[in-house]
Amino acid sequence: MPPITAPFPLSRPRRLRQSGWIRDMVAEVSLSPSDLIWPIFLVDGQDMRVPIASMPGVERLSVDLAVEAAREAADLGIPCVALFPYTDPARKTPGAEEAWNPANLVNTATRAIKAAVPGLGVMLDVALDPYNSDGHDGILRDGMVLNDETLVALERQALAQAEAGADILGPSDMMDGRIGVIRQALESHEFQDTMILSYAAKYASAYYGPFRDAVGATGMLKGDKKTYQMDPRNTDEALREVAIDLAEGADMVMVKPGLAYLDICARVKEKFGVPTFAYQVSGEYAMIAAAGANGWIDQDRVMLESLTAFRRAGCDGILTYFAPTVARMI
Ligand SMILES: NCC(=O)CCC(=O)O
Ligand SMILES: [Mg+2]
Repeated sequence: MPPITAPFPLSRPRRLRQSGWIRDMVAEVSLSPSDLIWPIFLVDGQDMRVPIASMPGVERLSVDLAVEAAREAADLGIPCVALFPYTDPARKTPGAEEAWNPANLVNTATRAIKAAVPGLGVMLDVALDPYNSDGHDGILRDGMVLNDETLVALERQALAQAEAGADILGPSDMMDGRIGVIRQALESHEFQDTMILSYAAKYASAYYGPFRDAVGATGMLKGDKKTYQMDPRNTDEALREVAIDLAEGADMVMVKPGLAYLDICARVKEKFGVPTFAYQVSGEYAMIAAAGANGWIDQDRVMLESLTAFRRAGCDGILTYFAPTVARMI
């Protein structure tokens, strides 16, 4: 039912737009630093900052500098960082064993950040793609990404990450059954408080291009990810995926990519009423940054507008590479 309004001229919607204070007072949503998760890319070494060509303004950081970034996040009121590794190609294998190395980049950085900034949340992705010489999120055999064999690897990876002190695990692989396997493993290893933010509705998207560049997976990927990530034509399927992940023990869910999937965000939030996040992915970042750098759009305003749109669609929070920039601004 539409809201009841008097006819013109009794009703003049413009009255409530006439100046900043009243616009602020009647605004339906707000954006605050506490709504943001900051994804940070890691690289081996000391005092290393490596720019990512397709993501201007984003750098891969060595662990010592990632700790500095974590301090900055806490100072800015950003509650959580998400860590992603650039894995040396020499350490990538078809079995992705580096994923559960207790001393891999993300686990090392998690320990360092939790020691230095204990009040900041750390989220780690559970998926094999940064460690897999085939570039896939699962184990590849004869051209097929194997579901149940991958679950065994994901369980190992998740336990190593929980052991390192990760607060939130983000299974981003889209294998069937992974949330249940991971939740059970956490329960039986005294990690009952480790949270799961499931990449529940993750689409097979071309918007991930620059991310693959950032984690060094660009040349590696054999084929595409359409046999496990979702088809962009589907909505009802996203609701089924979310329902399954919640039933298997996810605490929070994510829709990914972001802006092109706001309808999914809105339907998920409305139907399930659970903490719902969107990932404003690397391609979305790159488009805004590139057009901004060319002077074709006002980058700051588009950034704020796009993030506000996620809040309007019902998202409780957003993973965004703009997190520190926007937190400084608002
Ligand atoms: N699992 C994390 C991602 O795939 C990120 C994608 C992106 O930023 O493009
Ligand atoms: Mg699923």
